[in-house]
Formats: sequence, structure tokens, C-alpha cells
Amino acid sequence: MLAVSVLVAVYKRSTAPVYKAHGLAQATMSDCVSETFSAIRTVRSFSGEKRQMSLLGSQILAFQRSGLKLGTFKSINESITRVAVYISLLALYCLGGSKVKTGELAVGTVVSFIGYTFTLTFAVQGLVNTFGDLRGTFAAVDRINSILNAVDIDEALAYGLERDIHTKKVQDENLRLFLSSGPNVNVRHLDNYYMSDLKSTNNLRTLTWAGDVCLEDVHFAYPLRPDVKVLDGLSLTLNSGTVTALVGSSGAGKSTVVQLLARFYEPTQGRITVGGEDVRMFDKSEWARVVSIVNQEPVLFSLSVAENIAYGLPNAHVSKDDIIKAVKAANAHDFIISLPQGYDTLVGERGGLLSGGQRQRVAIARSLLKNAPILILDEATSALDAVSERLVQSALNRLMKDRTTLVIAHRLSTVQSAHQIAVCSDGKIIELGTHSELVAQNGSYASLVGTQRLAFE
Ligand SMILES: Nc1ncnc2c1ncn2[C@@H]1O[C@H](COP(=O)(O)OP(=O)(O)OP(=O)(O)O)[C@@H](O)[C@H]1O
Repeated sequence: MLAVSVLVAVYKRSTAPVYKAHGLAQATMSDCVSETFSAIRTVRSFSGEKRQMSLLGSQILAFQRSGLKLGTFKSINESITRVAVYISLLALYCLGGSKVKTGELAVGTVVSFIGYTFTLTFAVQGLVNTFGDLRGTFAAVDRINSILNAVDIDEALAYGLERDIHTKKVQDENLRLFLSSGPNVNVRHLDNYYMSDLKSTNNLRTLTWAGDVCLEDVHFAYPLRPDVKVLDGLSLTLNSGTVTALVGSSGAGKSTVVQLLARFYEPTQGRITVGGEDVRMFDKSEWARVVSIVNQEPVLFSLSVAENIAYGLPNAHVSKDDIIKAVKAANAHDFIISLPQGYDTLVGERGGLLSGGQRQRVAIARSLLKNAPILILDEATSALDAVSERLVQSALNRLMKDRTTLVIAHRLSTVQSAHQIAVCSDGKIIELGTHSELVAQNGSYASLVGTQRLAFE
């Protein structure tokens, strides 16, 4: 038994890294495949197919090598165990036979011994195999832990998640363990404070249709780069039912404003209000219902065109008439009825079977149906050709009507008719006014306009 224990201990130590390496090789291979397919457009646009194939080829070979090594370890272990077992059986036969011969033991006793030895042998073999499986499991758990430990928690996001989960009173002890064992006691305290004060949804819808949306002295740094201040005391009022354009050079913080308005993150300092109420008083999922975002690359799901349009109202009954009304307003009816199965045509993964402009108009129809009072257009027309842009722009004009809209665009020609234009620089608003007012000021906006004019001349 001592020999068996020593064997098991040696086996445990020697096979752990081999199991780990094999699991890692498998994970690397599947990561490569999923990454390649999820970014297939980028791969194709860089003619990277061969590169990806050769990368995957080398990873498959590494997986094969680690598999062979693991197989060798397993078979050596199996052979040693079996040899040990048969040697001990042989010794038992010899010893027992000689004892029977000298009359020290009865034949029955020796036969029982041999029976027990067989039972013990199978038990030990089972034990060693179980240890083998356990090794694999420990190696996998180790890798999961190392991934979990390496990922910095995005506190702004975790904070929102924590609140949602508490709100729904999830009883799962494991989740509770994850969520309430963080070091940030203050965030949890804040969370409880807001939890007890969440306002009703009806109130939010009424407020957002009638009230202004204000960013008040908003400061923000991304959780993964806490030392880089992206927004540094930004204040801006989006007047109810009007269009505000946010312009500025690349990296000024425009998309960050969108992320905060959508509440994917919360400001680190300052606040966002609607009709004078801090938006943190409202549940995030309810907030999502009053904000619509149309961006450069709208995501469609691999469903039919009609299902994608109705996606904006997942819990409500949507009639075909409502869908067609929204689609006509989005200039999408003509192209949809010319598709093979009309409204029932499947759009493919991420809407890949439609053109960019068609996808955009389906996304606009979806937003029209959602009928959210706050609308964010983040570079919505920048990826389109002139004809598509005209169709999409006229659909957008209908969508913007009477909604509190924030438009982000690099091409200033698309924002000249906005009720107000805000120029963002270094995380602050440095100029605010209409197009003609800002041009007359001859400041940053005027020079941006000048630069773009030069570029087109
Ligand atoms: N998830 C993130 N984590 C860390 N830093 C980020 C993240 N997203 C953006 N940033 C940084 O925040 C700054 C502002 O980025 P943002 O995308 O808001 O600028 P932008 O004005 O929208 O630029 P562009 O016009 O090029 O889209 C940049 O310096 C950027 O590197």
C-alpha cells in the first residue's frame, strides 16, 4: 500500500503541468477560431485568411504535441500500475504456494487472499484513474481562477450589475459570493442608498419626454485607466425635443459622453439629470427603454427582418401594421419587400446579408418602433455612400422629430442644422451655439469647419 501511495503522489506531481499545458493548448485553439470568425470582415479586409489559417495550424500542432505527451504519461502510468499489480500477484502465488506446501497455510486461505488481492487491485486502479481525472479538473479550475484573477473588475459596470441583481433579489449564494466580496465598501454603500430610492418607471417616461437632459460637471476616467481623465468637468444641456450636435477632434471624449448617457458607465464625479432628477435614481433596464442609440455599425440579430424591427419592444405585442408604419418612415419598405421572403427574410449573422445602408434603415425602424424620448446618433451615416446617406438621413430626420437628440458626427456638414452645436475638447465643452454663431466666433469650431472645407477642395 505504501508503494501505491508513493506512486500516486509521484503521478499527481508529474502530470499536473502536462494536463495544464494540454488544456491551455485547447483553449488557445478555440480562442483563435472564435476570434477569427467574429472579426471575419476585418480578417478579409486585410487578406489575413492565410495568416489566420497558419496560426491555427501551428496551434493544432501544439495541441497534438501536448495530447501525445499526455497520452504517453497516461499509458506509462497504466503500464506501471499493471506491472506492479501483476508482480504482487505473482509474489502472492509464489509465497502462498510455498506456505501451502510447507503446511503453514490452508489452500482456502490462500485462495481467499488472492480474491481479496483482486478486489484491492481494482480499487487501487479505480483510485489512480480518479486521481487522473481530478488532475484534469484541478488544471482546468486553475486556469479559470487565473483568468478571473487577471481581469480587473470594471467597477462602474459591476456596480450597475450588482444593483440590478440585488433589485431582482437573486438568491443564488454563489452569485452573492462574487458580488458582495469586493473590496469597495463605499460603492456598495452608495448602491444601497440608490436602491432604497429607485423611482417609478412611469415617472421616468414622463420626465424624459418633457425634461432637459443635463450633464452637470461630469468627470470620468475609464476603470481600466483610472489615472487618465477623459471627461474633466463637462457640462452640457440637451434641451428637450431639440437636436444637439457634439463635435470635436478625435479622442476629445465624444463617444464617452454617449457611453455615460446610455449608462454603460456612471460618472466618477458630477451627475447626469433628466428633468432635474439624478438618472441614478432610475433602474438601468428602465433607463435603457427611454434611450435609443443608432451608431455606425448597428447590430442586427440572425432573425427575420420583422423580428429585428420588433426587437426594440421585446415584451410588447407588436402588430404588423406598426412594423410597416415604422419601416416606411425609415425608408426601408421598398427594399424589404423586394427581398426573397419580404419581411420574413432572415438577415444572417449580425445582419451580414444586408448592405450597410439597409442595416442602418432597419435599425432606424427598430428605434422608431421603440419610440424612446432620448435619441443618440453616433456617427450614424459616416459609413454610407451618398445615395444611402440621403435615404438614411431623411429617415433619421423623421426619427429625430420631437426627441431629445444628441448627434455625434465628424462630418460637420451633417450637423449644421442642429439647434445647438457643442465643441468638445480635452473632456470639456469649450464652445456652444448654432452653426452661424460659432462660425462668427472664429474659434475652434470655425477652424474645424475651415479644415474640412480645405479637405474637400
Ligand atoms: N474603454 C476604454 N478604456 C480606456 N480608455 C478609453 C476607452 N475608450 C476610450 N478611451 C480613451 O478615452 C479617450 C476619449 O475617447 P472617446 O472615444 O470618447 O473619444 P472620441 O472623441 O469619441 O474620439 P473619436 O472621434 O475618435 O471617436 C481617448 O483617449 C481614448 O483612448
